[in-house]
Amino acid sequence: MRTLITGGTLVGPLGATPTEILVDGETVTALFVPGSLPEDLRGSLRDGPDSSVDRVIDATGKYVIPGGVDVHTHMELPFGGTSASDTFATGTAAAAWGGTTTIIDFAVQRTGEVVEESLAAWHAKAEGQCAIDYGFHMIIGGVDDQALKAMDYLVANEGISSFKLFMAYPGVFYSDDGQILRAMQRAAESGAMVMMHAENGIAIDVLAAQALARGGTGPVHHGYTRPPELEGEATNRAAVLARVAGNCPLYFVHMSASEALAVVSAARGAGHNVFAETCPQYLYLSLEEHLGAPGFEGAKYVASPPLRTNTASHHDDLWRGLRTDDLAVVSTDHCPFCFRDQKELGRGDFTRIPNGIGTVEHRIDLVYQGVASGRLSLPRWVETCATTPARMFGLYPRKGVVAPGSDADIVIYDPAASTTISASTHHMNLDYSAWEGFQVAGKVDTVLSRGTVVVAGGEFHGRAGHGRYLRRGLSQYLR
Ligand SMILES: NC(=O)NCCC(=O)O
Ligand SMILES: [Zn+2]
Ligand SMILES: [Zn+2]
Repeated sequence: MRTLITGGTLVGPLGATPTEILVDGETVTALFVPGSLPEDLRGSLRDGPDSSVDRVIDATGKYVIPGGVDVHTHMELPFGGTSASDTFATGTAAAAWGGTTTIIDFAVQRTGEVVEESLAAWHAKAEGQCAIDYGFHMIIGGVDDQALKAMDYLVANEGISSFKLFMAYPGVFYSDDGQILRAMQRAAESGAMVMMHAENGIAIDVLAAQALARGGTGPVHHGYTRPPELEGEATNRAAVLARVAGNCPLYFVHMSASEALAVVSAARGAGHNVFAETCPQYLYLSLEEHLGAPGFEGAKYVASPPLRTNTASHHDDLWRGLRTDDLAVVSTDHCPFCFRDQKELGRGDFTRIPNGIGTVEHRIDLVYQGVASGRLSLPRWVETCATTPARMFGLYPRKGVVAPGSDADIVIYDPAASTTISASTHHMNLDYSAWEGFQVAGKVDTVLSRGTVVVAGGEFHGRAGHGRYLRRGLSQYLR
């Protein structure tokens, strides 16, 4: 199947250029400056599909961008006494609707589990279910000799080159400083990336117990008891440990606070292998307006780290971080729990509200609002949502770019269209939307995954099982 995408403006990290794109099978095979198409292809432009091209997609007036790469999702994650409500089937279909054509999800090893067995369990959940391509990071919830050895095995044999550790959630995923240091030393040797959930979980548990004892049981106390200083402190501690470990590559997940960003900026300024992502919820939503909504409504917005106060400059600082590249990536930390039955588990005790927000469908749109409002450049939109995540986690140039030889994961985005986000129209398996009523300038028009049209004309044409497991190399950003 040969597809010609014509009339659009191709956007990449280097800029936006009118380009004709030829796709053969699953791969991009050629880019042409408009007017320079070879004779055999020119006929199809005039008359539609012919012997040289099977399908012509008219992208006139639209942006053509590489498919989004969301490097932080939790499909079906067992967490907080329940499981994330999106399966690999529903979550990857929703991602495709929103212009994301690759996810990297987190396989989980808990204390006492054998890493390779935990990974096999995650493969079993995802295999044959995904509508788009997918890879795995590995959460190491129990750092011991066996797990450290397994890290090397996964890098060498399983295409998993990144490992998430937690300074939060004592008794669940938490690692102490000694465990973190040992894992970082291992990663420094292999070149693997340590991904860090940087919040001081020990101090947070004290604050949470004190809040409950005072009768502070509602969702907003989730925010009060996880202050930004404790994200900043943990971020600094992790950055120091990574340095001591031999400049271990370190990537901070879901960064929410100015205090944490300042640590990353300083470490990067000093030339260390330190990187960070943020998520749309930390760019737009706030402790007061969302987490502090009346009654139990705020439970919809409980995630860790929490939404931050809008009386400080967190939002502005994070947008600036995206501009300066101190924040390299926007991911979603997609971890949906339904309001009914799941968030409900924490009514009367905020510490029991399952942590997570579902956004996998909206990331490309939400970051594009930064372009529409002048906070982010067009190339930076593509860079933070597709190109850098692919490079950061060893998928480039197969993913994250529209270039000859890359997978034909392509999104045609209409800047002139608009939508309003609602749970009544989204495709995530989630009974509410953290983004209800949010007005979006721009709209995903058409999505190709490895050359197959999976979304077009407001309809889903994808299928569970189209998505393939991606074996990843080392990060392509190491200094
Ligand atoms: N972030 C969150 O609240 N839930 C998902 C698990 C994690 O990333 O820490
Ligand atoms: Zn986390
Ligand atoms: Zn997460």
